[in-house]
Amino acid sequence: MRRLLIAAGGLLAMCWRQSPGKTLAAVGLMIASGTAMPLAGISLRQLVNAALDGRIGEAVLLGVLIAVLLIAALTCSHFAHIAYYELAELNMLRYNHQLITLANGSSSLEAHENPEYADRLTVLEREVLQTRNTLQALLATSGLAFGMLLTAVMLAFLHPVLFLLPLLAVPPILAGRRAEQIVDASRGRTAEPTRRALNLVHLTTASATAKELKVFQLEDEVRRRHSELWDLTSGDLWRAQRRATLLRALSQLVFATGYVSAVLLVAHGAITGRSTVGDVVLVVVLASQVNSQVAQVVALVPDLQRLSGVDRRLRELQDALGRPAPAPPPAPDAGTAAPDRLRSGITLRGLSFAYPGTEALVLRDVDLHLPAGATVAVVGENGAGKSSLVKMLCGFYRPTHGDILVDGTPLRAIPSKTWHARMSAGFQDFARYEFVVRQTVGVGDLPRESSESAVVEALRRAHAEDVLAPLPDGLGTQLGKSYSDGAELSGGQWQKLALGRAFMRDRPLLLVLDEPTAALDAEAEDALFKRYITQARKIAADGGITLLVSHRFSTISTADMIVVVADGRVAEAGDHGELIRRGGLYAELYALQARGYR
Ligand SMILES: Nc1ncnc2c1ncn2[C@@H]1O[C@H](COP(=O)(O)OP(=O)(O)OP(=O)(O)O)[C@@H](O)[C@H]1O
Repeated sequence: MRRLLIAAGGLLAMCWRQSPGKTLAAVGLMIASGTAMPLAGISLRQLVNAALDGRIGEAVLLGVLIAVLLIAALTCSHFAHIAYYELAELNMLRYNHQLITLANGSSSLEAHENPEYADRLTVLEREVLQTRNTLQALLATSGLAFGMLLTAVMLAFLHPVLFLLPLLAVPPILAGRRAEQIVDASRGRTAEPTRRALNLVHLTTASATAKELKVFQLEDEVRRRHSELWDLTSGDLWRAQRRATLLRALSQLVFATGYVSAVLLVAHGAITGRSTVGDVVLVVVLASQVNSQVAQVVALVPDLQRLSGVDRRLRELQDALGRPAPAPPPAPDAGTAAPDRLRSGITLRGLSFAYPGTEALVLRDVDLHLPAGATVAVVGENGAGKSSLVKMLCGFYRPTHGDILVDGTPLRAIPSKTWHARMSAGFQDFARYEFVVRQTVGVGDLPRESSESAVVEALRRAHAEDVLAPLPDGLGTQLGKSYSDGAELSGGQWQKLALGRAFMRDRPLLLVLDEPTAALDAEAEDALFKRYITQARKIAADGGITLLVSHRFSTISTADMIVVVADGRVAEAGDHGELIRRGGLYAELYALQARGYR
């Protein structure tokens, strides 16, 4: 209950911030709508008594009053609807904004790579879509609460014991809440299989995966797995719904018994002369109103519960994101600015790392100095730890042990946002921003997002000018399948635009290119790397380091420094000549690939 009140208070405060006038109008009209019916009941009692006493004029006036009250009961909620509909739309936008902020609110990748977090986001995304109804439910409940209070006072006036009648409304409300908790728990339990089932649906609808599904003849298998997951989900939900319905029905039975007893009590009073006929009419009307008020509140409980569910999940996610990653305490000088230019370079000192929630170290005792101005290539077999190393250098995770020093300053002392503003990156799993081309590339340096010359220069550096040529509106072409006129690009073209984004910033201290050429052909990769080197030399003037992760040894042999990662450790580091002369792992792998190309 406390949680519901907090969530309701939060929602009303949100409405008030959107528009105090509309909030007042909506609340006022809903209260008028909730109290009009009990007032009509009281007027009906007076009318019956007046008519039976022969006071015809009074009875006619009361008839008019009843008509007005009935019209108010019918129309007030309609006018309230106009006011709160707009508020609900604005609230929706705000919830979505909060969701976006939550999904992107942390500089760390921990939450994104955590399946439990993904499950909670899935439930939230689904529930936020229904929060339009929650405002209506909250306002309707407020109106009903006033109506029920008035009804209770009137019933107590007829016979003190009847004051208890609205109390019989409590079991259905409690049962309604419990029933919704049962269903909510089932939704939580089935979030993971639901997400997996939706992923399977996505697999079958995405054109990229459709090709594989056909070639590997996976369609039936995907259907089978989808049905399996769906059976699991719907079975659990169905059982929860059945228990919830039973609880609701039993609680309604308790109320029905009370209603019949109340009418019999007042009817007996009228027969024995203690009550009037108007009283009997009033108890019939009021008691049936209590029934309908309770039924309405019970019907509104799921929406109210959803409101508190959304509020709770948003808070939990906020807490989860606000919790610092398990790491050594921040250095006393936390908040240090990134250096304007690198003089010495970036040093990894005794660095070990295990992903949060896991024990296994994926990087172990890494001691490495990346000299300022160097082009550094990182090579190694699948799963060696290259991408993990990149994530550490990007500041997405903190080392479990050891440190990363940027010109001697611990990276953890530099706020992530400050560090991210001074680096740039192109990843293998790059984002496909479905904007116009200028923005898709330009967001790599937001202040220069709309600068055509900056975007053209970035595309040139990325050797991606050819992507523009076939596009109907050049830089102004809308990209993506979400738009009817959106141009769809090939995987390699999207990757070239992602590379263009990486080259937008002029003076990054660190430019990370994590397998950025995976989707490109060998010729494009070769030409690209030559440009990387030119670009790297420019960055080098400011001491900037270019770090390139690649599997293709031909691409990286001209790098100033090659780091070979094996099983989470740095197996070797040096330039191509040195490493070949040493005859170690690099020489072995290089010879292996060179034979493959021959
Ligand atoms: N988010 C994660 N949570 C837990 N373990 C992870 C996570 N990401 C990677 N790992 C593990 O860390 C180890 C190193 O993975 P990493 O992605 O760094 O290797 P890699 O050298 O980049 O591999 P590849 O060449 O295949 O991209 C692997 O054992 C992998 O399973």
